Amino acid sequence: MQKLVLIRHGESVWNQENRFTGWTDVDLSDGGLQQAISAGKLLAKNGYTFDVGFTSVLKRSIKTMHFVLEQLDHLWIPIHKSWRLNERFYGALQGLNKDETIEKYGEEQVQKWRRDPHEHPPAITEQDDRFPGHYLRYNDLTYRELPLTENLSETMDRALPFWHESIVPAIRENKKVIICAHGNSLRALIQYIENLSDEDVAKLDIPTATPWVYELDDRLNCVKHYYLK
Ligand SMILES: O=C(O)[C@@H](CO)OP(=O)(O)O
Repeated sequence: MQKLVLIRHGESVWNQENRFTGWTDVDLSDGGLQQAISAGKLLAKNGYTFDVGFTSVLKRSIKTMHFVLEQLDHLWIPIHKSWRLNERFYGALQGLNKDETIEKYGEEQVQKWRRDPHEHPPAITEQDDRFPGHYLRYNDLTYRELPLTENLSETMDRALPFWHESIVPAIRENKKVIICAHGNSLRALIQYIENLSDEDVAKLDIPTATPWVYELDDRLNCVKHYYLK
């Protein structure tokens, strides 16, 4: 039996302001930083240790990993960062307040943008400051990989290669793995690991900085899962 720990980043400044965030590189709020420290203490208290970590290229997730590992005296373990674990790219919604967007477009439309796997949020153009092609950290992406908008199914399609090519091999080598990522990239991994329907995954609300533990059998099937509280 192998344990795998997933954790969503601590509350960000834009979570606090109730804004669509996506690939915008906002920082943790003060509360989010404290949440990350508490999650690390909880893992330490329960005797967790890790050999390797995986995270996105966004600072709210990188910093959460850092503060969690600091509590475990684990800052030395290798951390692999990939854009594939980034939050879903929210297109032209990035930066908008969620309540104001509901007032403008209606609850039903906004809910579709947020949780319907096939619904695209309005796209940006390549001229937009939010276009990832303007940022150094995305230099290695092909033109087709640079999003203008992304639905949840596309988030899953780009997250899964990283799961199969980088995370699964580490688990198969019996390494203890921690993944720190985002609401929607974690939804994609959880949907795949547990084989959930689109309806079930839409209902899944992942709290910030709360370790989600999987116990996996030799074939990496989920035997048990629970929040560490
Ligand atoms: O704004 C975002 O990027 C995400 C996560 O905070 O929001 P939502 O839960 O609406 O997908």
